[in-house]
Amino acid sequence: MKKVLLQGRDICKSFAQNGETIPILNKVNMEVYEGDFTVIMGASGAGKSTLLYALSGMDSITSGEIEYRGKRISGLTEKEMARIRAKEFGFVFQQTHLVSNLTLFENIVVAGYVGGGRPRDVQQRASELLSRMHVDGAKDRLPSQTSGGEAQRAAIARAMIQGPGLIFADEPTGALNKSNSEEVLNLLSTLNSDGQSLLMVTHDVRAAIRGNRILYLEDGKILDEFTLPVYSAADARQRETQTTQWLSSLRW
Ligand SMILES: Nc1ncnc2c1ncn2[C@@H]1O[C@H](COP(=O)(O)OP(=O)(O)OP(=O)(O)O)[C@@H](O)[C@H]1O
Repeated sequence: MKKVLLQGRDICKSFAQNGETIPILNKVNMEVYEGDFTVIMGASGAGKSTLLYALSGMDSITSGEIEYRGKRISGLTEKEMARIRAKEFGFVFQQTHLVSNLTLFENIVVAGYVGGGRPRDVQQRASELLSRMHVDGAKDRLPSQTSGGEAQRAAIARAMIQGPGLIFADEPTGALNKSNSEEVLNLLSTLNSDGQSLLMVTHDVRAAIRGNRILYLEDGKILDEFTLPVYSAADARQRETQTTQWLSSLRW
């Protein structure tokens, strides 16, 4: 049986706007299993990113509880949460947020140093990761001298530098063209088949079918979920058809 890695119970999140309280998440209950590639979908504005930031402790929650590996992480101090984020979580965003005047290699080692790794170990791991992400040829270039796909693959290497238990990805292909998206998605699929747990927000069906479990967020709750076998390129078309049919069934 699969182990629960991350659990959200009755997560509520509201934002204050013009003196009004706007509820975005309304008692979300969900879990992420170890080894899974879990995907969150939903209409624009449904609260997908809000949920990702809440689950990863990047943002506070209004009420509810979050557990990681069976330990409560909601309600920790910012310092305690920062330690868990640095050690256990990796983040990939739509924009890479690479430091513009550092090379790809330097961007990755800096993240490793911040996490407290020994320089020699960090440098060796950064080189291995860049090679695994197929960007070793571009490692000494600045982000501005690389393609969007190379930069995003370097950002994934940065997310992996601490050996995270879970990678959170928010629309990782949202700023990429089709071929760069495909490269990045292939990489995420490979990481997952090597055992990396992932939680990704996307509105793109072609990205979502890389997951083996898709959750649909609507009206501040998980409305439904769809499970797929572990990704294989051979059944990509069939997965896309099945997922599109599932999504259309929810939109009636
Ligand atoms: N800091 C904030 N203050 C006020 N409202 C916010 C804040 N952050 C998000 N919201 C609102 O919360 C709602 C959900 O936003 P969120 O970005 O989580 O949605 P999403 O499903 O990820 O959307 P998209 O697919 O368009 O990125 C939106 O209406 C947004 O305007």
